[in-house]
Amino acid sequence: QKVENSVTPATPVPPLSERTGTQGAAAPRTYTPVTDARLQKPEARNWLMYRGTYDGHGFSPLDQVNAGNVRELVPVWSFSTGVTEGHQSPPIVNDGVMFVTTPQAQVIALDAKTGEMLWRYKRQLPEDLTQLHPTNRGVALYGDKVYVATTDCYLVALDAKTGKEVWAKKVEDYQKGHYMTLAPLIARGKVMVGGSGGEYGVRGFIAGYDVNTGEQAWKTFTIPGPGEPGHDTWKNGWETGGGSIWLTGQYDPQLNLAYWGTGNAAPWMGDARPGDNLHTSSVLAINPDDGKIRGHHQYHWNDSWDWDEVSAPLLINLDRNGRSIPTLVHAGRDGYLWTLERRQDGIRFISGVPFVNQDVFAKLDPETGRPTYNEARKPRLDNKVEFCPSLWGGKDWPPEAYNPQTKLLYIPANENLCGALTGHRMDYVPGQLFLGAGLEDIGMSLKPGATHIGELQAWDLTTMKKVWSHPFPNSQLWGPVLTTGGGLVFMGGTNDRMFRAFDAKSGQQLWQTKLNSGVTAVPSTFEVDGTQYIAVQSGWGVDAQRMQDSLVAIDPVRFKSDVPQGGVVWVFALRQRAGQ
Ligand SMILES: O=C(O)c1cc(C(=O)O)c2c(n1)C(=O)C(=O)c1cc(C(=O)O)[nH]c1-2
Ligand SMILES: [Ca+2]
Repeated sequence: QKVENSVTPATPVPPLSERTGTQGAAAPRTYTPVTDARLQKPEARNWLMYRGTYDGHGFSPLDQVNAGNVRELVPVWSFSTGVTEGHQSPPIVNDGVMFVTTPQAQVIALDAKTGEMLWRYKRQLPEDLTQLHPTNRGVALYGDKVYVATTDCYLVALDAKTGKEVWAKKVEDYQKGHYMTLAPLIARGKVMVGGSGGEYGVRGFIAGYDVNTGEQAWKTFTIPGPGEPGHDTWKNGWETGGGSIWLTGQYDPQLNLAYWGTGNAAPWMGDARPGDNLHTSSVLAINPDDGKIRGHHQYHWNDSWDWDEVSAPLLINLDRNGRSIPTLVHAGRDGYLWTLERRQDGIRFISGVPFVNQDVFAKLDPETGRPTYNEARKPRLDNKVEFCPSLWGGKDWPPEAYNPQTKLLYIPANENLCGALTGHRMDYVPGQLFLGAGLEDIGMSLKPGATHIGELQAWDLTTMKKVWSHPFPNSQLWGPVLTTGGGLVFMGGTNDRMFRAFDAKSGQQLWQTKLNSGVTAVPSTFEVDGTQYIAVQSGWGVDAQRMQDSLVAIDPVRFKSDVPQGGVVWVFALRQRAGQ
């Protein structure tokens, strides 16, 4: 099916639902161009990229809203997106202009102070497109353009002032199971994206495009082909081995390396594809200039649990034995908190400790971090195998945050959940699910006596100890975390539709408010005309919803919440500043 990409301002205008186009394009207004220098050192008042800064901390130094006054936080404006399913993108803000995305990769530009809509870009999607993960995680900004990665696997550049499409480049073929959900990463003139499709047996990749022209500069497969280092970790199946990329990478400007996490191996049963299967469930160091892989670390080999390790590690400089070490810190879907050293010449293992109940790893090699498995807990063909944590892991995609003032890492974890998979042989058919395990056989169970599932954890990375945690007795936790210079941690993610603030030092809950829908989106904060705002989208869906269905099947009384859907952008400020 042909996709109509041009914007035709013809009259009468067909309903937007029937075409690709831009609605309500506001008269051109001032817009501050985004430069490399600004991306490397964003002003405190702005939130210019997915996690705010290249190091992925999810931290803002703004402190007008703080632990002493957060109880005075009230909604200033809200905006209904008119879309259901999983709203996950952060409100990205550049000098008073806010950009959010919705499922189906709509892009909405709003006046960040007043909530007035400036424009909305909507893409007509092919009718035969199925969406296993109906979501989109946000835009990237550069120059006077806004970039979005679409569900039908195009990279689209829009004019930031008008929302008009400047170019759209086909990244991959959606009919072969490729789709995109991540926010692009921009560094040194390249806009980088990866593709989803680990459950369809794609061969994962990252591709870099020229920010101005949209020409593809390079494409790097996460799974090495014949002759490339690591290819010998596959006996068969490398062409359909997964290792997709569906979360934004982090970037170290000093080393000029971007760090990307990679997804599960495909199909799910490891004994269907013997070998370590590089680079699935790994982190890759990639040079944005040429796309070359300069280092890798595989968290767990021969993945058999559907444990994507796509969350890109946070870049944190840690004091260890009186020495400052540049590290990568990653709370894994495999339930381990990993610390690695980032170097010009590669990635070195430092430590790995479980942050949830994990019964799969018997031990880690102290030098390399390579786990030895408890074989009874490794799913395989023609068997039902139980393991903890469940296939959704100790933490799925919602990003953790690091506060350089408290020096604590905040992890939105799921504890006490186990799962089971029943493996079977299957043939690869392009564009069809390639799991090798029946979706109906995904068993979920609660550890006997479990007092809670969701758990916001705070870790001291110097001692590698959990210093506080906040449990959620009746809910899972799918809440991306924001932390601020006001000594606060903001997070939603529970099935009671709450959005909450915690004291970053003590973990004490200081504020909460019930929204229209559950919150699985990345929160952000920004300042306009001297007022600090906290912003987040509500809009429950995707796997938070699927986990909810599984929990209700386990215990309909305890987990009875029916979480309504529907996307809304919420913006909060202190009561005394709300009218300004
Ligand atoms: O392997 C993949 O390509 C892929 C893609 C995505 C996605 O694009 O959102 C998810 C997953 N896997 C996945 O395993 C998973 O648990 C998941 C949860 C969600 C979500 O939005 O809640 N997406 C995805
Ligand atoms: Ca996956």
